[in-house]
Amino acid sequence: MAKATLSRRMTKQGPPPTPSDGLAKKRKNPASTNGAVKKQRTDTAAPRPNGKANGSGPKNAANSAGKRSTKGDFTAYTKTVPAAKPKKLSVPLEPEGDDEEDLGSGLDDALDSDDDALDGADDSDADDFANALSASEDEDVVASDDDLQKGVWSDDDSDAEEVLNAANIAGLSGQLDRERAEEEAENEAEVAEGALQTNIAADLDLSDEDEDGRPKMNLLAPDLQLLRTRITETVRVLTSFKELHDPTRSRAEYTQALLKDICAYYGYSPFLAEKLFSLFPPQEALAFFDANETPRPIVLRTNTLRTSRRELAHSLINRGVTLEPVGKWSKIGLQVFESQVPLGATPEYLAGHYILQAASSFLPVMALAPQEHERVLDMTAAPGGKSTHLAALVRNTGVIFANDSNKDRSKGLIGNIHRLGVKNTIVCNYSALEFPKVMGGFDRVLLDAPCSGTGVIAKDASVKTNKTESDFLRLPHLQKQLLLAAIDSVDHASKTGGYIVYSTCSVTVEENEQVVQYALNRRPNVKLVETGLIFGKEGFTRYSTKRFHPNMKYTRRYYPHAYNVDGFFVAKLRKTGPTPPTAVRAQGSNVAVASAQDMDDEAGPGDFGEVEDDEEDKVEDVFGGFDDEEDAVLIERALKKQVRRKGLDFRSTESRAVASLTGKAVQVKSGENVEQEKAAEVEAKVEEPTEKSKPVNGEGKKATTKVRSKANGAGKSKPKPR
Ligand SMILES: C[S@@+](CC[C@H](N)C(=O)[O-])C[C@H]1O[C@@H](n2cnc3c(N)ncnc32)[C@H](O)[C@@H]1O
Repeated sequence: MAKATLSRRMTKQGPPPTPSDGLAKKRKNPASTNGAVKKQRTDTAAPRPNGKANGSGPKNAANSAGKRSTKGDFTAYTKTVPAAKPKKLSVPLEPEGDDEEDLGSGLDDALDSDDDALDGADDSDADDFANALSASEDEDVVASDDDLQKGVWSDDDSDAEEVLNAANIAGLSGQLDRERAEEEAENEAEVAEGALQTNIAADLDLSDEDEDGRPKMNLLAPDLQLLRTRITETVRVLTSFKELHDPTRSRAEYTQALLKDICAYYGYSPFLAEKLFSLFPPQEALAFFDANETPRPIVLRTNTLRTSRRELAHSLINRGVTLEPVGKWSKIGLQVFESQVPLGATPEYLAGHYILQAASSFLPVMALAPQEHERVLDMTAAPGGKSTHLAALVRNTGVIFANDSNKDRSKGLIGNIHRLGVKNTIVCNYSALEFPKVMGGFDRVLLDAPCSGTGVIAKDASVKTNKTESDFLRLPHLQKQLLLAAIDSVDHASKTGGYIVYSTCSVTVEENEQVVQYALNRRPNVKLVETGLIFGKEGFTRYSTKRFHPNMKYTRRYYPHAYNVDGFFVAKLRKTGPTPPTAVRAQGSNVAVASAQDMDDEAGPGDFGEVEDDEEDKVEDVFGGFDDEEDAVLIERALKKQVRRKGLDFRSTESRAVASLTGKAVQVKSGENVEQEKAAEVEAKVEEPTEKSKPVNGEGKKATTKVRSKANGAGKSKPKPR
């Protein structure tokens, strides 16, 4: 179990290294590292959901732990600190000073790319990328092998040694031989057992019922090994279906059987298993489910407002932290392999030299690429991982508005802002839906939206079972509204910017491509642009029956199995024209209208966010014409459709529907009719229409439209930087 965990934690984050990366790597002779020992990392077989490595029993896992990996990529910066209680070590430790000197020279090479962070050089993300490929972060590394040490010098072993003398040495040595032979025999038996089970699985029986007609999967204690074998076998059949399938069984039957097994093995609800499975070819889906069983590496983001990555690495190494640069794509991330100290309580942490942040959380900020002296809005900012990153990138210049609707989470945001020495940020506490009314004209806006968290199942396994169909209607609805608000808050005429980045830590299409497509449909004054991120899979332009804008390929998808990072989605939009006059109203005062429009777009599972291929050009060219009357007709038609779908008589509700269309009476209460149900999370009450740029203070807040978000998950999520 520990081994599987170790492997993922240790595997490099980001794109897999190219062969030239490995060749370019220089390595120190372990003997010349003055006591530093080589850190070993091994690949493992697919993990069990309970954390055990598959295909190998605990013994095998333990055995493999003792073998040296020959993989050059897996080395870590380390400094072996003397343990509190002296232990016998396979390599003697030198005094700290010597180590430091040696490690220092290694790190100088490895970390020199981030020196720019504090001195004059432009450390914008564009620059990040340009330099990333030439940076020699992984050179001259010093490695350790604690696993090996532990295996050899366990406490138990030292007890045995104390009674070792000339008289009993032969006897003890014989006993050791016998023990080793027994262990080998056990291992062989285990391997044989595995093979036996594989043979059983070869006669794969996919029927739902056993001979007595009882449902098969209602096993009280499912045999995980058997399930795993069967899953692997079914995936194999699905992958080469023509050649391998049983002619009496259809692909759908195989898929259904596989999904059942996946639910039993990994513990997903059938609903979510199917949703996630449908994102990938079967083999890749399996890799995704496996990757969700192991934690991602611990990562620190260097706070370049206070220090450089090189200095931080030196300080932490001196405290006994084993780390290395997160990957060539970032100049500020450090991946931690091992630590003798709690990373959330080191003097460096308390002094704000770093923040603990998942690697994929760097990506939206890098994509937004804020420039110095700009006005930037982080719409959903708590607890501030990305806001403080934004502040560091602009070197505390310009103004960042860090907003979050959740007061409690905002406390964490304020704490991080102070700790990290951020001085250009104003914290506010609005529903982001209000923002275009509170204040507009931003150069750039980041919307790191509340989401279902299907990208972070490794962190929060409850997602496997607690997400229902309604979550995947409710959340996308909120996300769409938020994205429109983000777009409407940006100044299209910004000299340096005019960009919006939308991100989630979810991998579902409903929360990502469909949300972006919705925004493209509703706001022809934006277009998708390249994120500038050097890795990540292209967003879907087609999914099931849905067709998205061809530029959806510019969006980026991140998966744990592909890059060993949290699942994430990043889209970057550029605003090309002014916000249409009706748009801001649609965000707040005319919520019922907006909801009705959304409903039309979300009419059913099949046509949710769909765009016909031939409509795509129209979507891009249509900007310039916002015809309220035409919209009103369309909206009325949509409302009628909705009411009819509910089985109600439109005439009896007509006056209300028409009123809501014309914006005369926009009081939405949940549960009364279809559009009201859909708008349930956004209850709006209109007061005075306000100008765009009200100061962000108590007064400004009072004077603006009150929009309460009930469905933002506020208070539920842990206030931890993503
Ligand atoms: C994914 S988290 C943001 C994480 C943050 N960007 C970071 O990097 O630390 C989503 C945040 O959205 C906030 N939120 C949800 N609905 C909101 C709304 N309508 N307006 C503003 N914030 C909202 C939640 O309180 C939550 O803190």
